[in-house]
Amino acid sequence: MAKQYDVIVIGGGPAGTALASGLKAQGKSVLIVESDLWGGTCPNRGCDPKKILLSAVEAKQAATNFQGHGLSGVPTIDWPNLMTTKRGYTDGINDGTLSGLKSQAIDTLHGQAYFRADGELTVDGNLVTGTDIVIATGQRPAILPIPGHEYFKTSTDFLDLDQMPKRVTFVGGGYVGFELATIARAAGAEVHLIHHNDRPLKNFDPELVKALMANLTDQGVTFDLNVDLKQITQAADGLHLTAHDDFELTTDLVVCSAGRIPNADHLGLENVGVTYDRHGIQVNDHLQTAADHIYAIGDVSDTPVPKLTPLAGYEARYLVGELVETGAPISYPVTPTQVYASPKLAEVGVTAAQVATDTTKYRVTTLDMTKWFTYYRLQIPQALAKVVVDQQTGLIVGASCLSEIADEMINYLTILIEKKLSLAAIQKLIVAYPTPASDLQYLY
Ligand SMILES: Cc1cc2nc3c(=O)[nH]c(=O)nc-3n(C[C@H](O)[C@H](O)[C@H](O)COP(=O)(O)OP(=O)(O)OC[C@H]3O[C@@H](n4cnc5c(N)ncnc54)[C@H](O)[C@@H]3O)c2cc1C
Ligand SMILES: NC(=O)c1ccc[n+]([C@@H]2O[C@H](COP(=O)([O-])OP(=O)(O)OC[C@H]3O[C@@H](n4cnc5c(N)ncnc54)[C@H](O)[C@@H]3O)[C@@H](O)[C@H]2O)c1
Repeated sequence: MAKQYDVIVIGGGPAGTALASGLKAQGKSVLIVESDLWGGTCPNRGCDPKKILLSAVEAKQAATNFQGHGLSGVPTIDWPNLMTTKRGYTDGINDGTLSGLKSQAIDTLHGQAYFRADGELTVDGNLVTGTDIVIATGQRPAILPIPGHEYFKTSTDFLDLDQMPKRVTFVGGGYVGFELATIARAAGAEVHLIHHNDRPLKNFDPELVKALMANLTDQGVTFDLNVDLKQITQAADGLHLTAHDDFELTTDLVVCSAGRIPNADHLGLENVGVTYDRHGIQVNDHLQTAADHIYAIGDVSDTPVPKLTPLAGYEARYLVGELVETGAPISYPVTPTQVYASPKLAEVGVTAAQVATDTTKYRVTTLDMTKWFTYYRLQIPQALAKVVVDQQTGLIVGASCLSEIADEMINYLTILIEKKLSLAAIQKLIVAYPTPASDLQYLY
């Protein structure tokens, strides 16, 4: 007879593995099932490999900024060599994650989990049973259903390219499109980014997005806005991309970066009454689905927060508590989000656009920081910030930053906002000088 587990976790990504570890530490019997690579999207085909490749772009950009200021000669990216460096990290993730789970005495199974009935799953045909089941199956790239869609590659393919093609096109101007376009361009490709309207990165501050696009245009990225791609065909000279309005482009690689869809359609959810749509599996504020003993966390769940690795871990830690002893509804701390282009665009808390209508409550300060010591020292040519301050308390409640170090700045700002630190509180702290942290006082 099949072993009855306290909890079965479907998906061995950041959400599933954090949950399995947390539950095991609380004395639960746990089985975790993964159908592909242990570790999931983030370390195998997402955040980590992307940022390894971007690190070479950052080094190249840093040297570029110093031309005429003390350095001569801009290094070129050796793509095959950089890919070896990336694989030096990613190649060990699957086995390392699996042995980490086993060392905690967590049972593991490799295969596709499928709901047969309440509390019953099959994994590649074999029955497993659990009292509670948690779905942590993540998302996958969406592929636009146009003629020639079979020629589309995905972010997963891009992050494992043996050679950088001469011409690379991205379709969809979101996080993935901007980040991978930055990498491809720095590695020497002719890059186009096609977007179906005139508002790429539409949830970010429009002025800072415009400034980012101007910078990337100067670097040689071509933005094709208001282009609704209709067809891809293959010809002797490459892939032909066409749209209705006479748009034509020939490219060697076309990456679909038009969003991601939840891995919810292949789980047999109809057998257990769990509902989902294109935003994910519907959950209540205890991360519980429409079925009593079935929960969903991480990218696959439809929660009011961005789909990011730190949130996958946060939801996993919350659910560990819930499955041990039911408590309060989940509430999320303020969450930073950033586009790892070059420069980087980062945002946290209340945005300038959100307060445009409420100027009595908030004050928005736009700062050009390029003359600040930090940016002069690094010769960073573009450093902008918009800071939102609550007029009544004088506290910073939101910020958007655009610079090569915006990802570091946004973390300090997140701490200031989450911990409600005033200017007086900051001035009571001693931080190392001169560093981005010692610049914080100038933001108020
Ligand atoms: C290119 C890219 C770059 C990114 N960069 C960042 C970044 O810089 N910062 C950031 O915070 N986030 C980033 N993300 C998002 C981040 O990767 C996700 O938020 C995170 O991986 C979500 O974790 P998860 O565990 O919910 O899902 P996943 O990591 O996707 O893990 C889900 C796992 O479930 C498995 N699975 C699916 N179906 C089944 C099934 N039926 N049976 C068994 N197993 C199944 C999958 O194979 C997968 O391993 C990026 C994503 C991409 C694609
Ligand atoms: N730095 C990070 O934290 C990071 C990086 C990559 C991915 N992610 C995560 O992955 C998710 C998915 O990222 P993404 O960039 O794939 O999706 P996204 O939803 O951020 O962007 C997709 C873009 O494609 C556009 N689009 C849709 N249909 C189109 C069409 N027919 N033609 C042209 N453009 C079209 C959309 O308007 C949107 O701007 C993100 O929301 C985020 O949660 C995060």
